[in-house]
Amino acid sequence: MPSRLSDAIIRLHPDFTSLQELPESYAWNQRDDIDYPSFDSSAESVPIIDLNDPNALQNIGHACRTWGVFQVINHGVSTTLLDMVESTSRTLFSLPVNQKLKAARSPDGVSGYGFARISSFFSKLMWSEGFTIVGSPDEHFRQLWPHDYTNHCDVIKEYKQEMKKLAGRLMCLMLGSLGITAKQDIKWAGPKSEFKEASAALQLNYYPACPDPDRAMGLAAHTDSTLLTILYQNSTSGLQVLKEGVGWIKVSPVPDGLVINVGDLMHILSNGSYPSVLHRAMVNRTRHRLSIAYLYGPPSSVKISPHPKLVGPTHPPLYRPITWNEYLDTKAKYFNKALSWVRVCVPLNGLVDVNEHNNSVKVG
Ligand SMILES: C=C1C[C@]23C[C@@]1(O)CC[C@H]2[C@@]12CCC[C@@](C)(C(=O)O1)[C@H]2[C@@H]3C(=O)O
Ligand SMILES: O=C(O)CCC(=O)C(=O)O
Ligand SMILES: [Fe+2]
Repeated sequence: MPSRLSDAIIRLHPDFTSLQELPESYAWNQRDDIDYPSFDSSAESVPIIDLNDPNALQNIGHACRTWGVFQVINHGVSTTLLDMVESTSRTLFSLPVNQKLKAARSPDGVSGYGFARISSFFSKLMWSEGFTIVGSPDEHFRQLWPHDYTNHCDVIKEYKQEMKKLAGRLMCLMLGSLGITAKQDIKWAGPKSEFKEASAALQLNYYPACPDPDRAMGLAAHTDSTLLTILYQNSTSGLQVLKEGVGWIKVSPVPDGLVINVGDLMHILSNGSYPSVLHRAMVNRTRHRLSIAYLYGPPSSVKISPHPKLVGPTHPPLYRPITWNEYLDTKAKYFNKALSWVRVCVPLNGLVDVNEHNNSVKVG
């Protein structure tokens, strides 16, 4: 096969398992990524917070301010369910490429199988496959497993339910540590602070073992466009977070632990007190890696803005109000600069957009 054609097929049909060498299209030798030193967890490590600890709220506040990420244990999600969702994801990514492509994400769609959405911002390809689930998994799972999709659908539905409960609990703790009471101060939290109307997406990520991991990139550095993200990772390490003034720090998998990322919308809501965390996924020479991200945000009609309790004469609002969809559109256009597009600056005589031309950008 002529190499340009085979390269094009690899681009569209990534059958990583058959590759013995890293194709140039996957070699990030120029490091299109942000270059900072990397450290393993012995240098400094992401806080691990026990949700049964009476100091959990304070610990979460400290972790959000200083890291933008933490791991939780004793979170109430059963090991059995975590094992089941891992097994469903593994079964999905083990399907033949042609079968997976039956559920390919359409160019203007959000759900389905494909490369990471952020791929278009990079000249090199990422060593990963993804499957995004927004709403019900039924339709796409029927395409993948025409005869036995129901069990897999049930696992995903139960997982989403459990994640929604945990995300609501984490919202109360994160907001509580900012002095915001969900019940009184966040209308859309509802009377029982359950955040029932929240929206979410589930992202399954698969990183096959890679013949040249030092030159490859699993998922390039990004922040999540969420309020918060709950990430389950299997026992293979690969996730790294950027700690300001230090460098890339490994987030070592903890048995039954879940990684919680502060997302861009929480950054806005907290008026910058809880900065969203820049993170990336590296790959491994001998072991594949799986991760499952629950991306959590507000109901579609809700505009997120710096909370009134956090703004005042000496703390002006740093961001303008924006819905999740509007923010996702901004991210799709400006990627890691999206947050600064939403930022306002404070001249002596009032507030204006940092990007005055930004006012004419159509979002939503
Ligand atoms: C809700 C969403 C967040 C996300 C875009 C999406 O519509 C569904 C996939 C999400 C994901 C997962 C991998 C990293 C990321 C940057 C991407 O390319 O797709 C995030 C998006 C995001 O947080 O902006
Ligand atoms: O695989 C990982 O550890 C990171 C995944 C991730 O960042 C995402 O899905 O947004
Ligand atoms: Fe992410």
